[in-house]
Order: sequence, then structure tokens, then C-alpha cells
Amino acid sequence: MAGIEVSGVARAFGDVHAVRDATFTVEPGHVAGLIGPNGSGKTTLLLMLASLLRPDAGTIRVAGFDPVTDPAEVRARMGWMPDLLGSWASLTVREALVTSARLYGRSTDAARARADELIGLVDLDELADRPTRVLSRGQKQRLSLARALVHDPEVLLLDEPASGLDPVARAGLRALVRRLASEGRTVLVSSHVLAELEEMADQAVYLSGGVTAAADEIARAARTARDWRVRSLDPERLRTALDAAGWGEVARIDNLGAIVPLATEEDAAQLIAHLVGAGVPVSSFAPAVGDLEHVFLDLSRNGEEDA
Ligand SMILES: Nc1ncnc2c1ncn2[C@@H]1O[C@H](COP(=O)(O)OP(=O)(O)OP(=O)(O)O)[C@@H](O)[C@H]1O
Repeated sequence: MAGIEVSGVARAFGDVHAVRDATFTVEPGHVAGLIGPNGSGKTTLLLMLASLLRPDAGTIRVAGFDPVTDPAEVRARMGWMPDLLGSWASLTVREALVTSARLYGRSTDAARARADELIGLVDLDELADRPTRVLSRGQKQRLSLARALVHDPEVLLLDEPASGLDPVARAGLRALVRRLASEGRTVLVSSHVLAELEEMADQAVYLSGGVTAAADEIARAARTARDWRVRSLDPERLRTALDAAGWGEVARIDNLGAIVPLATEEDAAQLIAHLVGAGVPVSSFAPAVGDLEHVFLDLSRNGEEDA
């Protein structure tokens, strides 16, 4: 298994440079989050990886094959879940999956067995014999995921897979994605819900204005000060203790407690020791945003400053 390799990839639509310079690698067994603001080129990049759009420049390898010169090899090994499912409205869920499996060359019996397996996997048993047009958005997402998995692909490209899913289905999706990766598959998943990716992804590809952030930029962004949220049963005492320790100037007090920007985990350890030592009844002390969001916000801020 060979994962995903992207180097210097660019694609324009007329004078819109949707992807300008994308370079990254995702090794087999890993889940990478594809993160970027609206219009930063995520879908365009995924379409190129899926062999549905030709890059203007650069090289791509998906499961070891080039989507430009070997699209059939790529499609045989890659599962693609688009952000919106185009489906055959009159087919039932089961028929749609059987048809997909047949298109990938399975015999009728094998296609039926695979469809049953996938219906169970994405929890659509009760809807298996209903036409796909009656499915809700979240149910369509689950069908779309099942369709991406129909040929047991090595590489999975998921565009906003969690959108429209309820919390139980989201938890199911996270567990399924982790399991697929633990079987040695490579997963690239785009999402705006960074907390969602935080739980699912073990690496991140940050896209901004069509350019992927370099490793040193990401490392620098990860080291910048981040906000910590402190809650106390006694907000007044918390405020006094922050002032006394010299944090009063930078801390932002609100009705939930305080937000304090801290440069390192050591600073966080010192602050909580100080608060507890000063008798503040601290009820919670944690980073206000997750790692991915912190880096994303920092990179976005820098991007705006550079622009
Ligand atoms: N077929 C197209 N023709 C012209 N412009 C396009 C086309 N597809 C995408 N674009 C433009 O390319 C840029 C990147 O779009 P893309 O859909 O890849 O972004 P995205 O990161 O997926 O956005 P979002 O987070 O909103 O889904 C946008 O400015 C978009 O308008």
C-alpha cells in the first residue's frame, strides 16, 4: 500500500487559481484532516486526487498510481465520498449499492453480499428497501460513505463526511474511519468541524489560498500562545488571584470565568498551581480550542497579515 503523495500541484479555472501549490504525503494507516477556509481549494484538490479533474502542474500518486495517466488503476483502489451525493433517485438503498458493486465488476451474488455488509456497517438496515430520494441528508451521507467503500479501497477521500450527521452517527463515523485506517488504509478527510477532525485525524494538511502550509510553519503556529479557559466556583476570587499573579492584564474575564493566553504547557502548570495555592476553587482548566483549531487560526491570522 502506498498512500497519497502530492507534490507542487496546481489547478486554475480561468483566472481563478483554486489550487496553487499543494505538497503533502499521507502514509498508509493514517487519517489526515484537510483543513482550510471556504474557497481555499479543498474540493478542487480532492477532485484531482480522485482522477476527476486534471492538475495543470505537479505530480499526484494515489495508492502508487498517477490519476492523470492511470485513472483506472486509481479508481480501482480509491473510494471517493463527494460532499453532495448524486444518486439514482428511483433505486432503493440496496439497489444503489448492488449497482455500484456490479460497476466495480463484482458478480451479482458478491454484489448483493457486499451491499448487505455495507448497509449494516453504516446502519441503514431499516431503510435498505426505501428509494434513496426519501433519505434525509444525514442518511444520504451514510449511503455515500457505503458507496465509497463498495470496492474495499486502499485510499479513501472523504469530502465533508460528517455534514448532516447527528451526534450518534458522527461518533459512528469517527469510529469507522479510525478502524479503516487501522486496517492499513489511507484516509484524507476534509471538514470544517475541527473538533470532529481532532478526534479522527492523526495529521493535518492546512490549505490556505490554494497553498499547503509547510511543516515549519505548522510547527511555529503550534508553538504560539494559545487561550486557556479557567472556570471557578468563585469568579471574584479567580479574578483577584489572576491580578495578584500578574495575569490580570492579559486575561479576559467573562461570565464563564476567564480566558488566559499562555505560551507553553509549563506556563499552564504554573498558573493552575498558583490559582489552587491561592485558594481559588478551580472547576475546570483546559485549552479553549483544540490543537488543529489553534494552528488553523494562527495560520489564518498570519495569512491575513501577509496579504
Ligand atoms: N469549476 C469551477 N469553475 C470556476 N471556479 C471554480 C470551480 N471550482 C472551484 N472554483 C473556485 O475555486 C476556488 C476553490 O474552490 P473549492 O471548491 O476547491 O474550495 P473549498 O476549499 O472546497 O471550499 P468550501 O470549504 O467552501 O467547500 C473557489 O474560489 C471556487 O470559486
